[in-house]
Amino acid sequence: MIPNVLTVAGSDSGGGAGIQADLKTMLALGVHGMSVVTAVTAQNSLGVQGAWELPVEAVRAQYRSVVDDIGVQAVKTGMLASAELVEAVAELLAGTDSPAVVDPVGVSKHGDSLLAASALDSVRTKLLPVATVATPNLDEVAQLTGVRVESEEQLRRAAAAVLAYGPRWVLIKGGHLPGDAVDLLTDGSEEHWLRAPRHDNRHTHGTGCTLASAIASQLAKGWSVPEAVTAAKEYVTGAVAAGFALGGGIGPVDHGWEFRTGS
Ligand SMILES: Nc1ncnc2c1ncn2[C@@H]1O[C@H](COP(=O)(O)OP(=O)(O)O)[C@@H](O)[C@H]1O
Ligand SMILES: Cc1ncc(COP(=O)(O)O)c(N)n1
Repeated sequence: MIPNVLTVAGSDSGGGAGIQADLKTMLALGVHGMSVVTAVTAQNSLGVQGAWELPVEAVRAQYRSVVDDIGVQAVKTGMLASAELVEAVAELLAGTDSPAVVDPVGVSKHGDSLLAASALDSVRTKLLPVATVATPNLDEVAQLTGVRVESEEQLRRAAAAVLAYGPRWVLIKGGHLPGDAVDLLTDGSEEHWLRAPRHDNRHTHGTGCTLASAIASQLAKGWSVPEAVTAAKEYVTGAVAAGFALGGGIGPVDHGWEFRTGS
C-alpha cells in the first residue's frame, strides 16, 4: 500500500517552495501526496509579489474531504498566513492520530513575510503543542522564542526554548549558519546532530519545505522520527547540491535529483 501524506501549505507559483515543493518531494520519496491550500502566492525567483489567504471554511473543507474519505498517514504544515488559519489547522491536527510535521514558516528566502506578526502567539500556544516534529529555521526560532543562534553550540538552547512550547521533537535547522549545514534533532532526552557539507549554491529556494515534507513522507512509512529525519536530511542535501538557476534570482532545489543522477 502507498502511504498517503497531506501538506497544508501555501502555493508558490514559481514551483520551488510551498505546496509545489511538497508534492514533488512526496512523489520522489514514493508516497501519495495530497494538498490543502491555505494561501496563494504570486512568487518567482525574485521574491513574493502578492499573497492571498483562503477563507478558513475552504481550508477546513479541503482537510475534511481528504481525511474523511482517503485518510492520511502523516501531515505536514507550511505557510499558514494568519492567526485564524493557524488556529483552525491546529484544531484539525489535534483531532488526528497521524504524525504532524510543523514547519513554522515565517519569512521567505527573500525576506517577504508569509505569516502575520499577530499569528505568532497562536503558533506558540496552539500549533507547536500538536506537532510531532517542529522544524524552525534560525529566524523562526528567534521570532518564536527570542533566542538568537550564532554558533552550533547555541542550537541546544534554541531547541530547549522551542520544546518548551510542547512539540514532541524539534529539529533546529542550522542552514543559515556559516560552515557545515548542521541541524539538531532532539526530544529533550535524545540528541541527534545531522551534519552535511554546505553546498556553495545560491539556488536554495524551497529547502525548508522540502525537508519537512520529506520527514512527513518517511514518517508515513512507519519510520521512527530519528530515522525519518536522517533520510530526509540526505534527500534535501542532494536536492541542494543539484539546485539550479531559474529566472533572474534564487533558483529552486532539484526535487528530482535522484532520478537524474540515477542514484
Ligand atoms: N547551502 C546548503 N548546503 C547544504 N545544506 C543546506 C544548505 N542550506 C540549507 N541547507 C539545509 O537545508 C535544510 C533546510 O534548512 P534552512 O535552509 O535553514 O531552512 P529554511 O528553508 O526554512 O530557511 C536544513 O537541513 C539545512 O541544513
Ligand atoms: C508558499 C510558500 N511557502 C513557503 C515558503 C518558504 O520557502 P523555503 O522552503 O525556501 O523556506 C515560500 N517561499 N513560499
